[in-house]
Amino acid sequence: MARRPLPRILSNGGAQLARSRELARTAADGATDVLQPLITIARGLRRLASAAGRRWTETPKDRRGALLFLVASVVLVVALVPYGPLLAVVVLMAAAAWQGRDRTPPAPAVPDDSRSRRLQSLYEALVPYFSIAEDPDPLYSHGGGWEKAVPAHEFDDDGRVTHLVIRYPAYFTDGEAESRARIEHLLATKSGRGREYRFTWDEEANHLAVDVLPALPTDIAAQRFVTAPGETVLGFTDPAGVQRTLPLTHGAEQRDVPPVVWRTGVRSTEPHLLVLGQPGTGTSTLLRSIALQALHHGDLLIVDGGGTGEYACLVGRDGVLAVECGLTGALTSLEWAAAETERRLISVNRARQQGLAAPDDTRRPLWVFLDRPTAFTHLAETDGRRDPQTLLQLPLRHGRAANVTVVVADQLDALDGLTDAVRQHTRARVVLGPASVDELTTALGAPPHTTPVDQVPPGRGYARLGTGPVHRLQVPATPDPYDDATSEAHRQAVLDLLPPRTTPADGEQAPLPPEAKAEAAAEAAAEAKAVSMEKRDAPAPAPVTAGEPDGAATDAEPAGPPAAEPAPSDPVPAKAVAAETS
Ligand SMILES: Nc1ncnc2c1ncn2[C@@H]1O[C@H](COP(=O)(O)OP(=O)(O)OP(=O)(O)O)[C@@H](O)[C@H]1O
Repeated sequence: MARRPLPRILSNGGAQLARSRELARTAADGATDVLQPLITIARGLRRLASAAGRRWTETPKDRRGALLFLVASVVLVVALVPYGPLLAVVVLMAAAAWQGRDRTPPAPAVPDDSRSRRLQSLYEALVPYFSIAEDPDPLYSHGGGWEKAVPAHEFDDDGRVTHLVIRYPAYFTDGEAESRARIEHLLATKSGRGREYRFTWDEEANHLAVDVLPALPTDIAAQRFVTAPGETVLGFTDPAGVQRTLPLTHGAEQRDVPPVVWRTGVRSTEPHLLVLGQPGTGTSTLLRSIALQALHHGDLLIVDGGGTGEYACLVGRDGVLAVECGLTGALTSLEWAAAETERRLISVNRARQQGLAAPDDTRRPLWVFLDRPTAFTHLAETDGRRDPQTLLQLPLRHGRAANVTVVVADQLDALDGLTDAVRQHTRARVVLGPASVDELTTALGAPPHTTPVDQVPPGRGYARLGTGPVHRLQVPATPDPYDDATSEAHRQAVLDLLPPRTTPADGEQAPLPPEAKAEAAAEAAAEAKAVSMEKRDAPAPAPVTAGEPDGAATDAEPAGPPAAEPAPSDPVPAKAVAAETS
């Protein structure tokens, strides 16, 4: 039997059907576009009506009469007002259009399968670390699915991971630092380099949370921080790390930022600070920032081994006892600081033994800043002179009781060149700039819970106070105002914080207004008397009395210049000596 051809619709019907479907879809899309406003208004009216209905059912029965009366009055007023009904319709349509707008969230920028692929590759990478051959029901196995192992995940708009929760088997050695470090390194690499991640290990639940940390603000300029006496802001950190925030001025706006606050003085458990960093990472800037804050309540002595004049803006300022860049000046000033610490200590102990409060002349904080002391160590060695660091022993050991705070900054690789006393007594630590996990662990005494990155802005690093947690840190921009590369706003911010200059660098008296001259003359006479008194009562290394803190008797440094030392060419600043008696 001859075959009869199929009707046309059935022979090439597939193509025709597809074309008609396409046509119908285009027509429907066009109609939807044209009718979109009507659809929106209808949807809005429906939502308004259901809201009104809900309101009616929620209203208690005894109040419904009042509500009805209110609605009726509104309707009556609208009806009586000229153009009232028209206006009411316009308002109703506008409200319906607003209510009816499409509120479905926009589709994610990254398609789901690309996320899946990323998570699958992460999962595969973790298999060798989170599985053993003996496990009868492994959570991680080659070819397995990531869904059970990664119960929570978030991505940013670029499709990169921002948050992950990873489950791991109970036999994984999460208590061992090396095992953790291996996983953290792997996850940081697989989730995208160049970003900082925080890892939170929940050992009880066998969960690891991975979070990408946002960059810390680098635009905070030096300013007067709202802190109590004895508190110093080292910089700013993540909100999760600390419990308080500081109100800051940022141009015209105000904002609250979580600070890393270091407490000094008699109650401090970390009375001295060590700042380490590669060259150019902002260690001198941090010291300048601390010095500007210290000047509000105390006196300071600066010894700069870097010799680049980064503290020139502080020379002669009220409260700045000396800024020394040379070895001789450094030795003289630090000898004075050691003697002053001893004097304060003896004075405090005497008062305590008599049952009295600490004398006033021991209460004003004295700050000793040493920038790059190891530079002096080499210089002293070649000159056959004393290493200035050795003069820090007394201020470091007994500074807390005597209200003397020591801040030392040096390069990261110079840690071994610092004396034992410096390393033992500087329990507040800061590391700035790029550093490996090992370097950070050595300098801070604990590894950070985040992944250090190679590229960081100046002033970025980590801080740890005593045995506390390691915080990420960004130091406020406190540039040298005499540096040409400094922006005008930052320069002005630093200049605004500087106290008036009362003693010019050349040692001459600063010009005073006529009315202040008589007062200054009287002060000068008193100062001269103080200096002569000081010379008479020269702070001999007095034997330490019974109530002395530990080891003072053995650690006491000779206050006078060492025998091998040539007579210092720069005298101890008169103002510094006067501070002893003031
Ligand atoms: N917190 C910060 N915010 C903005 N810029 C900073 C910050 N800290 C440092 N800088 C800039 O980085 C540069 C180097 O800073 P600084 O001199 O303090 O570093 P350093 O570690 O002391 O270097 P060096 O050892 O060479 O003296 C300067 O130009 C400084 O203005």
